[in-house]
Amino acid sequence: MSDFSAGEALVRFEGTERRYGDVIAVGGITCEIAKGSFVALVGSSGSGKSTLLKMVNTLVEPTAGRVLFAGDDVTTVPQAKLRRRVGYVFQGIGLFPHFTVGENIAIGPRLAGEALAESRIEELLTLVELEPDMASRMPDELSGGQRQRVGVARALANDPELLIMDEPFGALDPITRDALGNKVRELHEALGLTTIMVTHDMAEALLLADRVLVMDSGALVADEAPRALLKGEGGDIAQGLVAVPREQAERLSAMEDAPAKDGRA
Ligand SMILES: Nc1ncnc2c1ncn2[C@@H]1O[C@H](COP(=O)(O)OP(=O)(O)OP(=O)(O)O)[C@@H](O)[C@H]1O
Repeated sequence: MSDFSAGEALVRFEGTERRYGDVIAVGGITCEIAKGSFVALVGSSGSGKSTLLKMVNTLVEPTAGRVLFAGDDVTTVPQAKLRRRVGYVFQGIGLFPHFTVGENIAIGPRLAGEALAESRIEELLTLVELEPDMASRMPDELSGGQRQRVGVARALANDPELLIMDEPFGALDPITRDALGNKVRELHEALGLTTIMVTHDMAEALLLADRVLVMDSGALVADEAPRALLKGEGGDIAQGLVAVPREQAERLSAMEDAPAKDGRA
């Protein structure tokens, strides 16, 4: 595995484990997420990605080991403080349907007893490239891509240090998905964030992240930079995931070179 130990850790998993009865969703994982890094968490369905992510913001508590955020065990950090410092983009879209876009964006601060200024809501909408006047619309008046932009704006409302995203673009068409992925990477840089993104899509992980963690049956089986994965590092499971987009690219490239099947160019 590559050495990502350089740099100050913002998150540290220490023998972090989560069981559900006999099921080991996450088995004793130890690793550090450096401040400023963009980490993708990939693996097949049921490998434990969401569970690991949710232990960072205490939606799930470890059954053994712990998770440190900025040096503190997350289960001992006051909830309101943790919510402020960790922005969460839900799996799917997860907007409250009966709240306006603006109210959805302001929900985090509101739960902490703070009102978010109109100007801040507009600023957040602009940040994710939506029109400020969208604040008064209802979520069902937006496209899927626009809704997910609102989801990102909501996660950024408290000016967090860490952005955690659970398969944020899964429900989107490939073009919207690509644009939003690039936007999140741009915001990651511009706002000096540390980002952990769960994704099923290895191509997305390779293109957006600095580091790719691969999970299988609750274990961390690879921890590599995208370039190392593309060079064949990381072991069989990681390489099985890399093979999918690679073979697709090769097939597309072969189609370009082959004569058209119906004789047309
Ligand atoms: N609340 C729960 N109760 C019981 N078992 C659970 C619970 N949450 C997760 N699990 C189990 O833990 C394992 C890991 O689930 P998890 O959702 O973390 O996987 P994942 O890699 O995120 O999957 P997906 O990619 O499909 O979202 C699975 O076997 C799942 O059935």
